[in-house]
Amino acid sequence: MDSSPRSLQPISNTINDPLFKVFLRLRPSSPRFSLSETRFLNTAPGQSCIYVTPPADRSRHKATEKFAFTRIFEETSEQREIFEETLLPLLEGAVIGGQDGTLATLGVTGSGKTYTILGNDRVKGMTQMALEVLFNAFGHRVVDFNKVDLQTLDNSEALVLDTPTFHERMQSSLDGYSSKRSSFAHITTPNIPSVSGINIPLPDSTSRYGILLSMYELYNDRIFDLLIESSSSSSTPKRKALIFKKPSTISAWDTSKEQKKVVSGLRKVYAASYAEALQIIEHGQANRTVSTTHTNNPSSRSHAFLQIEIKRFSSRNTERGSANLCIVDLAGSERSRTAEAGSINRSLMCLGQCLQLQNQGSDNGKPSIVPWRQSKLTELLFSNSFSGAGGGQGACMIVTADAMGDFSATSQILRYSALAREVSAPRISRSLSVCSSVSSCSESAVDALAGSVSSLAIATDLTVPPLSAAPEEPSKDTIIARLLSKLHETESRLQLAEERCEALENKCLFIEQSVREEVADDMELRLEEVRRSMLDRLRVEEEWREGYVDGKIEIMKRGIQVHKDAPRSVYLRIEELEDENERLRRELMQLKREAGNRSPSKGQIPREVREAGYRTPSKGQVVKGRKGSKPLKDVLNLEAFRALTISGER
Ligand SMILES: Nc1ncnc2c1ncn2[C@@H]1O[C@H](COP(=O)(O)OP(=O)(O)OP(=O)(O)O)[C@@H](O)[C@H]1O
Repeated sequence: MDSSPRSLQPISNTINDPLFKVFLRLRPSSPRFSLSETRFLNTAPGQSCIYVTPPADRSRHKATEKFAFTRIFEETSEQREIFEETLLPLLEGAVIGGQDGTLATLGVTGSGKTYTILGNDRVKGMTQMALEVLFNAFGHRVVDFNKVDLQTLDNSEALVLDTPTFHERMQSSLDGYSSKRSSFAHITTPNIPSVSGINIPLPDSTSRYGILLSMYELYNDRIFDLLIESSSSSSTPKRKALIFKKPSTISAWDTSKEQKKVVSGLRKVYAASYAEALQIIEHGQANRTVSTTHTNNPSSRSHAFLQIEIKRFSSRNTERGSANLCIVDLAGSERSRTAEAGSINRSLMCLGQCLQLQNQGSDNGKPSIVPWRQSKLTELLFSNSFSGAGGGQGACMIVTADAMGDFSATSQILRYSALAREVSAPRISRSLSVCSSVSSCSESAVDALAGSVSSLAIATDLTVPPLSAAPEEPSKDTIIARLLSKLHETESRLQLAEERCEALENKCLFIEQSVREEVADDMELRLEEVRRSMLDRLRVEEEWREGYVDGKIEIMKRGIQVHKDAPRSVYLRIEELEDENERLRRELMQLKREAGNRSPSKGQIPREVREAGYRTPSKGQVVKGRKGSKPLKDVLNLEAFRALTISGER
């Protein structure tokens, strides 16, 4: 989740000069999209306002409302008329004045947003018309991008490609999404009538122009590049979300203090011709997240942004300036409880709050505080239009609606997008109208009515003064009128509370979804960490085991070698030595036996020993001489000496 601090940012505006010009476009009703039995949107000739009349089954609770817009395009309006009124002035501001601009479509699912922006196989959308007009205006003064030093181009945080390189990269993925492409094949269809007769005068006679296109979508509050390889196959890796941030470098001609934020890491493709531009857009559109809603298939389930960057170059191909046109196809709101719909509704609700605030003058005359940083959608939309280099010339919102579509969803969108709103005389519910039509209404009926209004007021925190507190006794009609107006007020509050409740539910769904995603991501990360550490341990253990086994084998090998390689001479020598050893042992035993037999006893000590002063030892004693006797070995020969000492030792 985005953790950047959200702040309230004042944007100068007044009710007469709104940030967004808001146009209403009614689409022709068709049985496929009609959810209401009767038409609930009606225009008055020559007026730029629309009346919303609740269908019969809901009229008990709702009043007729009147909404004002910059202009209303009725069902019969053509794409070109809408283009000339909305996008063309923005194009002129960009080419002539170097100003940024935004055009967005807003509406219930199936109300005609994508049709307005991209048309169909018979008519062009705003996008194709804008590109055609631009390329017609530039003519032969379209810059050759091969001669432009891309390094000096003001495209911080972006990856700039030319169309052939882009196609080369995309070629590998073309097969993967050919089925998706076919839904948008009309974008590049050549035989759709062109917009002739519109000419934007270029400001000088020497400048050259280049057009860079980029496309991204905001899906579940995350930004994804659409000019990437197809995402249709099941083996496609996870898409990388991009960040909306301040660029690290400041463009040379940006004199504003507040540098405009950019979507970092976006692919920007240089289109040398109208045909190339359409191919790029078709590719991006095929990558957009779509699915089926209860009224539309395919339905856009993300907010799609197309950025047309108009770059101005000197005759020596040095960049001189840049203006950014942003065409936004917002996802349609829908009454669904899926997390995806929750996320869409939540972002649209934030947009609605901002639009409402832009149209409300503040009490103290200061500009309204528009909380446009509270959601990513409003931040992208508002900062694209009103801050940064070149300033902004404003923005257009085309609200699309079906006069026989979903009443609740449509009236909700009109309520927050309209420039002004007026509630006409309240509709009186059947039970009350019976009461008010009876002039001789009884006291008890009035009391009952007062009671029901009071209880409603308590439920919705509305204060109703007690009837008896009035200084003068009002007439029954006055009381009834007053009570009815209170009742109406209470009903409006109830309706508001219901809407808020629904918005909160959507918010909860969105939070739940975000938390789930975060937890899942975290879990995935942890599992991956555990898996890696287990693998590392296994590897270490395996290495250790291998070393251990190798060592063992080495030792065994060595043992086997000694055994195997010992020369025969060694065995013979061992045998010889063992024989020698045995012989000596036997000899020793023999000698010992002999010496034992000749154990010295009285009279057996040789004479010379006795003469030398030695006395006869008792059995088992050593022959000992007197003091000063010659050593025995000097007296006896060796053999006699040995026999004597050995027997003496025993
Ligand atoms: N003014 C119109 N004239 C003719 N056909 C229209 C008009 N508006 C919409 N349609 C048709 O209605 C269908 C639904 O329109 P589209 O896809 O533009 O709705 P959407 O508002 O973009 O819906 P979602 O939000 O679900 O994407 C399409 O087949 C489109 O061609």
